[in-house]
Amino acid sequence: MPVFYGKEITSPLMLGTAQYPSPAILAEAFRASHAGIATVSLRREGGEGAAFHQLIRELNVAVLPNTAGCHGVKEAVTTAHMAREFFDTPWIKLEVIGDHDTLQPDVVALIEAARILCSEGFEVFPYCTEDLSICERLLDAGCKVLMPWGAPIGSGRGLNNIYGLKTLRAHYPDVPLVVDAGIGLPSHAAQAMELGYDAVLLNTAVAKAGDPVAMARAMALAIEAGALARAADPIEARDMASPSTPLMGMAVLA
Ligand SMILES: CC(=O)[C@@H](O)[C@H](O)COP(=O)(O)O
Repeated sequence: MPVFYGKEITSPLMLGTAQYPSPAILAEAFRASHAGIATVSLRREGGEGAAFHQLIRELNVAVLPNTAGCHGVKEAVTTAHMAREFFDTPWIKLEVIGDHDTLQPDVVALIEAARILCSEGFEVFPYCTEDLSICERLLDAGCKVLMPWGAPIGSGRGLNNIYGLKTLRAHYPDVPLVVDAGIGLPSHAAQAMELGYDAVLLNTAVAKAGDPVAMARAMALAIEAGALARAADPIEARDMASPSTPLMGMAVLA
């Protein structure tokens, strides 16, 4: 199971808490998913008050507050401070959005915000790209987890840059890596685990599915299958055929 900042998590599935049809369905989806972490936006929390906070507490999972929707260093850092106070945790999923259309991270601002927050004792989970030099700077800033995107938030496109994600895994065999955002199908989540990622963070694919509870379960099963497959040392894909039945000896026809 993944270990983030010294804390072992009960499942490699990290689930968002936005956009569910109802609080009851959110709770049921969490139960079906056995997710180990719930990520929660302070802004949403601010709007919906104590009932939502109570619901999250009852999920009995680790809470990862996020700075979703923040667009600059100052806004993200201020939101992180408020989240630390409100949720009483040093963890923060750091999102600094750089573009309205793709919601891709502003990696320059992200590094600066990460450096500030790490120096203040936060344990930062940065939502980043799979770019190696950006990831190196985030580690240098003090991050001990990296969360590269699979695809733009809410797009459901899966893993847009498998080569990049694979390279990142190979480059940092000992850094906990999470694919965050863009997952649409269980097969995408399985693929992230097959690449050797430690966990997957997703929200829209479950919350906006026709049956969020069934989709939550499907994601959990896919993530388990992907992790099992990775541990089973899969064969390498090849360009040419290779007979799976031995061709030695003669057939004996009685
Ligand atoms: C909830 C949260 O943190 C999102 O910002 C996250 O990135 C998930 O993205 P998807 O909704 O695409 O799964």
